[in-house]
Amino acid sequence: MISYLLPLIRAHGQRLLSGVPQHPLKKLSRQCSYCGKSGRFVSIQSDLYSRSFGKMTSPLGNLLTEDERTEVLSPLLSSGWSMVEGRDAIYKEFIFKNFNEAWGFMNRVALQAEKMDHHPEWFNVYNKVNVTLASHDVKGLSQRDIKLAKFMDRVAAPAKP
Ligand SMILES: C[C@H](O)[C@H](O)[C@H]1CNC2=NC(N)=NC(=O)C2=N1
Repeated sequence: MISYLLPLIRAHGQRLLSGVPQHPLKKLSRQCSYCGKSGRFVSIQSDLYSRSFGKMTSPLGNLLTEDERTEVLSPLLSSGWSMVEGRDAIYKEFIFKNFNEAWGFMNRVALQAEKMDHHPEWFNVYNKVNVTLASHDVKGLSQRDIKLAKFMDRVAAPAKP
């Protein structure tokens, strides 16, 4: 097992030892999806990795793991977000005093979405903004959706009627 880990540690030792919680290597892949180097790597999302390097967090753009769903998705589902039927996506309706407040919210979210290169699916009529969040590249929920959902909640909070 250790011999499997050697190329990984050689290529990414510094990153791993400095505690960056990412697992860029796919099991049995011939090429590291993180840096493009070829080699015989093992997934570092293994028991051995978890024991050696501590708790894992997916890279921002990966589908949420079951543990992450319990940890970061559940709080959102208790605060107005809900799962979309038949799809790995979340939905929330934001209601504001008037169109001006709704548009202000959309403006702030739009700037953040551009910064993240992660965009909401949304629909606005007067004071209502209906939002669906999902990561299209992975066809489901990722940490990007969680980050954007939390941002929306923060931005909407002071503007509620
Ligand atoms: C090409 C561009 O990077 C992609 O289409 C970005 C833009 N915004 C995105 N937004 C969302 N919600 N999911 C994506 O996968 C995504 N990808």
